[in-house]
Amino acid sequence: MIRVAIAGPRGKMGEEAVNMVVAHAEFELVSVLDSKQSGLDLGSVPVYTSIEQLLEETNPQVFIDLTTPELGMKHTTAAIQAGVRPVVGTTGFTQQDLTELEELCEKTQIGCIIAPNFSIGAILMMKFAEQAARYMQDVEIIEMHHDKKLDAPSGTAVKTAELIQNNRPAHQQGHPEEQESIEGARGADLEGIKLHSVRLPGLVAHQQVLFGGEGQLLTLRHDSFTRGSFMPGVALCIKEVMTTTKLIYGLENLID
Ligand SMILES: NC(=O)C1=CN([C@@H]2O[C@H](COP(=O)(O)OP(=O)(O)OC[C@H]3O[C@@H](n4cnc5c(N)ncnc54)[C@H](O)[C@@H]3O)[C@@H](O)[C@H]2O)C=CC1
Ligand SMILES: O=C(O)C1=N[C@H](C(=O)O)C[C@H](O)C1
Repeated sequence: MIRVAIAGPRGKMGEEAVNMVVAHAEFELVSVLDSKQSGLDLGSVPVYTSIEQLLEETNPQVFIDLTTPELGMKHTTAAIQAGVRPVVGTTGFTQQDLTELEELCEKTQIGCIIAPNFSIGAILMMKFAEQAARYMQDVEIIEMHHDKKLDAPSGTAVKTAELIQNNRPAHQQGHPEEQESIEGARGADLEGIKLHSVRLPGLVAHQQVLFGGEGQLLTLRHDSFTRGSFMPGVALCIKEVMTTTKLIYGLENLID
């Protein structure tokens, strides 16, 4: 049995993760971390508001973070420093955060997995986009999420753009003299790749990667309709993180 703690158990992802871990034959839920204790009844599973106390008193082997961009880095650092392996679904990590965590894992030899997207379909979309960029180098990403999402662009969109960059030399797209009459009209810009973020009630998590070429358009699209789509990936990461001593950024690194 792998002893698991979860941060963010009241949230949309956290609630789903609690149910998955409790139902899984190889995992034991030993504690949860939230901003308050009241109103959350998980039977004998204790609710903590201090990560330090949780790590010390309940001795988890894996710490799952599904909270907010501002808390993700703090929790992940604290877990590694306490010798506990983080599995992080929280998005909004900066390049500097990733570098710091890579160094911390190296120093402590404690493994950590940061997965901007846990769903297999989204990972395939990202891998296909990386491949397509070898042949079609003008690309824009449209990510669409529910209107409770805090970060933009999504972690998935950023990761997709990073993978595309492996095969696409940086260059500006669109007309060289184009101008925005309303700021932001052309979206965010990552080395010339445009990223557009849509936030609407009713949506869960969706993304289109559009590749344009002379007389043609290739569209790669993925939709998560429920948060159940992320749970097999979370379970995979809990098992994989037990055998790694470094930082793994992206589930595509665990799937051939
Ligand atoms: N990697 C992936 O596949 C996915 C990642 N996400 C990411 O997971 C994160 C959570 O997403 P949702 O569940 O939709 O958000 P949510 O807003 O529903 O849940 C956030 C949770 O964090 C908790 N929280 C707030 N302050 C806290 C504190 N001080 N200590 C501990 N917990 C605290 C809240 O009570 C809540 O339970 C986001 O960063 C989102 O981008 C979401 C879906 C899939
Ligand atoms: O906040 C969400 O909901 C999601 N966040 C992740 C992201 O930022 O990419 C993963 C998925 O898109 C759902």
